[in-house]
Amino acid sequence: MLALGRSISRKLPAHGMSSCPGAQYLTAREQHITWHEGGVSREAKEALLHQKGCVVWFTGLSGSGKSTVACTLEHALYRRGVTTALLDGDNIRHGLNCNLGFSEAERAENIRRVGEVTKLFVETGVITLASFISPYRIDRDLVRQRMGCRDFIEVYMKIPLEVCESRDPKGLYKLARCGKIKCFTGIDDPYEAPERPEITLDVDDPQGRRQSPEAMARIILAYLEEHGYLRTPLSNNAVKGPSRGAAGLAQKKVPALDYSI
Ligand SMILES: Nc1ncnc2c1ncn2[C@@H]1O[C@H](COP(=O)(O)OS(=O)(=O)O)[C@@H](OP(=O)(O)O)[C@H]1O
Ligand SMILES: Nc1ncnc2c1ncn2[C@@H]1O[C@H](COP(=O)(O)OP(=O)(O)O)[C@@H](O)[C@H]1O
Repeated sequence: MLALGRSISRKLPAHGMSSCPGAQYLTAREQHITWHEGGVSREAKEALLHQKGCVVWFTGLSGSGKSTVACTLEHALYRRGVTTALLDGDNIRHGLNCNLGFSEAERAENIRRVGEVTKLFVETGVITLASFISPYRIDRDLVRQRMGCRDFIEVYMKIPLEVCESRDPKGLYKLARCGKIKCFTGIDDPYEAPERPEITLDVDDPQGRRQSPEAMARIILAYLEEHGYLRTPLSNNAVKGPSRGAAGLAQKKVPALDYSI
């Protein structure tokens, strides 16, 4: 487990300061680093891609459908010729964040690092789909602040705990209920719902029918279209199946979904 500072100070480094795990803030001068300006501008990169970079940030309980909807949305965007990146909690914890657990401080560090990676993608004009429980409001808000409001589209998967628990595709709720997993979000660890998410996805549609992942992805797609993130005309590109992930790693079962929404 990474030794993170006991007190979790979650604030953005002031201009000219940089951060390190444990939330000790050193000035850039103290660290002998300077910001290097230059290179090809974000606008030029976005013009090349005919799209505007942003992050669609999925937050919600385990089993709420974050990965499924993100995956469905990514396929739909791919078919429209949109360049995307998909960052998923489970996958990122196999690599970049494999040294982090699930304490409050480690979840904060997880989201901070992912926020920084996301920012790099977004500044390259990529539409980035980030799917993390991200249970603490402050951590999500810090990413929003760091990115700038226009670049951050928060999608709240408003799926009741009972529904998530009844799905339990990885059997984690069962383990959490019998105490074999500690600090499980929604069971013995908190989840703070967003106060003003750009998009809320309810378990049921306005007619009271259960919403499919495809219907949910369509809502986000419509938002991206209406807000001018997508400028690319429809294309008939062939669609690849879901990515296989790294060989030898525990794989989440990918349901056989029809990605044509
Ligand atoms: N204690 C505990 N609480 C919640 N989730 C747990 C825990 N232990 C393991 N897992 C598995 O880790 C996945 C969540 O990782 P995240 O990086 O999204 O979590 S967080 O944003 O840092 O809270 C989560 O994936 P999803 O089910 O896809 O949400 C679980 O598979
Ligand atoms: N809209 C939905 N309706 C019904 N089942 C869903 C929906 N979205 C996801 N699921 C199912 O719920 C389970 C959890 O979905 P998943 O995407 O893994 O959630 P998360 O990434 O939030 O943990 C999976 O078995 C998935 O097939």
